[in-house]
Amino acid sequence: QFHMIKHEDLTWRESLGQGSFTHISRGSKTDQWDGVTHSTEVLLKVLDANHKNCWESFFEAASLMSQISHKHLLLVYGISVHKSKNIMVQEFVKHGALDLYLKRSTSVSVSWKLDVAKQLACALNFLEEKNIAHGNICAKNLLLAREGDPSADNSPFIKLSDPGISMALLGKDVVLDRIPWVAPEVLDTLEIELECDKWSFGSTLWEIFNNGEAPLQGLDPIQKQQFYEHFSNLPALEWTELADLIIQCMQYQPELRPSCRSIIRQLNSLITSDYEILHATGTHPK
Ligand SMILES: Nc1cnc(-c2cc(N)nc3[nH]ccc23)cn1
Repeated sequence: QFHMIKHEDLTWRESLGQGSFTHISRGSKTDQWDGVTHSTEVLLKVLDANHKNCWESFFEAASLMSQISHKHLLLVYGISVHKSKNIMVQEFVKHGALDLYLKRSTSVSVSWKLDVAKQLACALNFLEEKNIAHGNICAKNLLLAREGDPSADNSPFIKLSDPGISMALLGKDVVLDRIPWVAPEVLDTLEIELECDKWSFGSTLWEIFNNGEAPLQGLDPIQKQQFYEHFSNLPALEWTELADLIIQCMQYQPELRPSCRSIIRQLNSLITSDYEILHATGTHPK
């Protein structure tokens, strides 16, 4: 169920860092269309040679993304297997991961953040309707295709990346490190259900409205585990309506978490209320 890309059709450029058991590089792939050679900029995600046993999960994650297509889901062109290298070839998204972008940017407006949150909610709604759980929703996995320029009145555009290798294979330390994005029930079952993505959405909302700061970043794995054992909540944002939505998503009982439709409805109401606050008081909520 994958398009196989020949290794000789790939060109490797600079390394861009690494994920869980993977290395990523910028690159390009060449295609022949009616005899004309086209070169497309791509992101090359290589599975570490010493984690070859994860290759099924590595490709399973990618095939999840290539079976369905949606404007806010990352496009996976295919895979390339060459000697001991397992390579996933993805579309290259210009401005990279949202967490780094938010950390670097100073003047990102509330409406910009709400717009991004709504796009993520739409992507999750699309997956929910297909009964597909992603399992790794976080700002690091949101890629910024368009920055959006307030003066030109155009808005940001994000793409949700593939979930990567399933946590069942990543081991306990990686799962603990993913607190508070990973839903509490996953620590016991290592099974990803739709409700897990709602919990992660809450955590990602917190990141977006805290300028890319990682929630609970100062805690070590044991303290992170205790955060769940004590049924703790993230520090509330000052904007109470948004803080309420985060609390709803991060309910410890999965069945109490809101549907994507409810999440979208609440985000829409926030956008209008944000507009009212702006025009009523001339100031933005923090
Ligand atoms: N599918 C993807 C994934 N990551 C990127 C990307 C873009 C960029 N400008 N800097 C980066 N630094 C690390 C990754 C990355 C692009 N496309």
